Amino acid sequence: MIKGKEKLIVAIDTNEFDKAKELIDKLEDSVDIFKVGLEQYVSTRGKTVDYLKEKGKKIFLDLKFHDIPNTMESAVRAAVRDNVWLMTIHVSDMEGMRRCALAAKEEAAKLNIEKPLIVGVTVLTSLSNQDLADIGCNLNTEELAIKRAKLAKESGIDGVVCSAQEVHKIVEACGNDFITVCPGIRPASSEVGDQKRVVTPADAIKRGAHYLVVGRPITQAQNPNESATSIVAEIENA
Ligand SMILES: O=C(O)c1cc(=O)[nH]c(=O)n1[C@@H]1O[C@H](COP(=O)(O)O)[C@@H](O)[C@H]1O
Repeated sequence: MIKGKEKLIVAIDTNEFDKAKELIDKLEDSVDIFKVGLEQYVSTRGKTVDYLKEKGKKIFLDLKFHDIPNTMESAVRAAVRDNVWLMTIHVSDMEGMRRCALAAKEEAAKLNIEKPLIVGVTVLTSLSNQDLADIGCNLNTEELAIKRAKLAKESGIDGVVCSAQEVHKIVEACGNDFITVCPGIRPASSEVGDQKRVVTPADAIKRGAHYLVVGRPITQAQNPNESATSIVAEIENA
């Protein structure tokens, strides 16, 4: 049986260090992997990353780099020095992604630390087919996510962020060794909010997702620990 705790990543999207700390402490026993995203990182200048290190937790640094190749490479080198477990870039041009993959390897070897995994965001889970059409893209969300996942794989990065709605097709196209990280996870009773391509924890696992990212259904719950524990159980039962 898979261990639910090894699959669940909790997104601590708050703009205060004290709130993040309180959440991490509350979830100490039920959660091993935490995601520090833009809101939290920019608000606290990375302080939460240090706190998670102190607590011995795995860190997913979600800053979604997207820029010219030289800037992406330098940002990846700096993030490697933070000794995180996983980090995000956007799936972009081949040169940019290749340089990120290589930079992570070189920098980790130089520091003699384990190389962080780099995953590329394919199509944000808050986007619909209409949103893509509005920005001039003539592929639907699934077609674009698969296309970008194949490019990401070719570039040498470790995996992608995608909706669990298309994860099975990505696993089929890129193989099961290529990591899939799926946000937009909503237990049946949760509010969808700004997410558009949502899937329940059980369905995401059945479709082949390697990791599930859950934010508000846990962090805004009356009892975050209970909510995390129930999602872990749902993952294991799936
Ligand atoms: O890269 C991400 O983590 C990400 C990609 C994506 O396509 N969709 C997405 O929601 N996320 C992140 O996953 C988390 C989802 O949070 P909730 O919608 O509150 O569960 C947020 O921190 C988002 O920034």
